[in-house]
Amino acid sequence: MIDFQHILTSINEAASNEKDKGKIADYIPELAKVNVDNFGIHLIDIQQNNFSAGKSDEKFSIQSISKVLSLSMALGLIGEKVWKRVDVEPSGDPFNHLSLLELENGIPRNPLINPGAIVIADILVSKLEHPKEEFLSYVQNIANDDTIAYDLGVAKSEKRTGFRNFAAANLLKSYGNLNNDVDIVLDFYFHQCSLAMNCVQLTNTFFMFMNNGKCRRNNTLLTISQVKRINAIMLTCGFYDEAGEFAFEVGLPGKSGVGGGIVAFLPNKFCVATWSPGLNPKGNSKLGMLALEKLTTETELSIF
Ligand SMILES: NC(=O)CC[C@H](N)C(=O)O
Repeated sequence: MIDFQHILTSINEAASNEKDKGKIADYIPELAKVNVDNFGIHLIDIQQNNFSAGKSDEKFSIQSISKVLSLSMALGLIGEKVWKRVDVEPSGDPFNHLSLLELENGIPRNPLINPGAIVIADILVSKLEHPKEEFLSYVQNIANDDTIAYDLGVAKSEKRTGFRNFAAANLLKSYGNLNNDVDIVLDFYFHQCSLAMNCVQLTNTFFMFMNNGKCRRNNTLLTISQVKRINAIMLTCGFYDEAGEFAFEVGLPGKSGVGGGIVAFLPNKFCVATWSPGLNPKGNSKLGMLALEKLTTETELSIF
């Protein structure tokens, strides 16, 4: 029997002793206010046993992690038609890169980089009557937690400085791959990214990707085929141009965000979330990646 609690406690200790904790994302001014010393980790196993260390109950901005949830909702609404507007290949480029979009005629490489997520946001804005409210309820329902909310300060802050996202949305529009107004789609996208959760809530939300589409209450929210597709995209595209490195070091599907969160899971075994706001040069949490590498190395549990 693996002693998860012992491993998480030692990961937390190692993180607090680490001198170089990475650099906080400051292109969204509101994110720059967070203390770089924060570290939290939480793991839930398939039997719903919970293990925690550090600040696992402190909320942070999940940012790009939300892209998995908007993709799930869009797949539920329009099914395989999603893939007409966004591809499923790793980009090998930073999350906010634009040149590929131009080279590939406005079809984003995948739904987990910004241009892809903006297309997904456009789908949700088209299909939902009250997109922000309905997306939030969708997430609350998955997690079985109606305390999950948008951080309106973060959404507003990103709206003021999200110049590259405005550029991406305009480029998509010029290629005919954005049906709604740029401002309306980005307002939705910035709110979606501002979702605040702690590590416990993140593992509760991503439990269904680990558990064949069934959430913690055992309700089926995704089909087996949808889970296969989404998990494959997390493995190949979940860490921008560091997806290969994450698979190599950690060996789990997962997703990161510039708020410093990472969620990853071993299907049918466990789901784990880390939070450490300092990022490495590729925009992934520096200590979060180290923590997960330690977890899968010490437990000898990975998809490989
Ligand atoms: N990688 C991220 O977490 C990026 C999300 C952020 N909201 C952005 O669009 O730039």
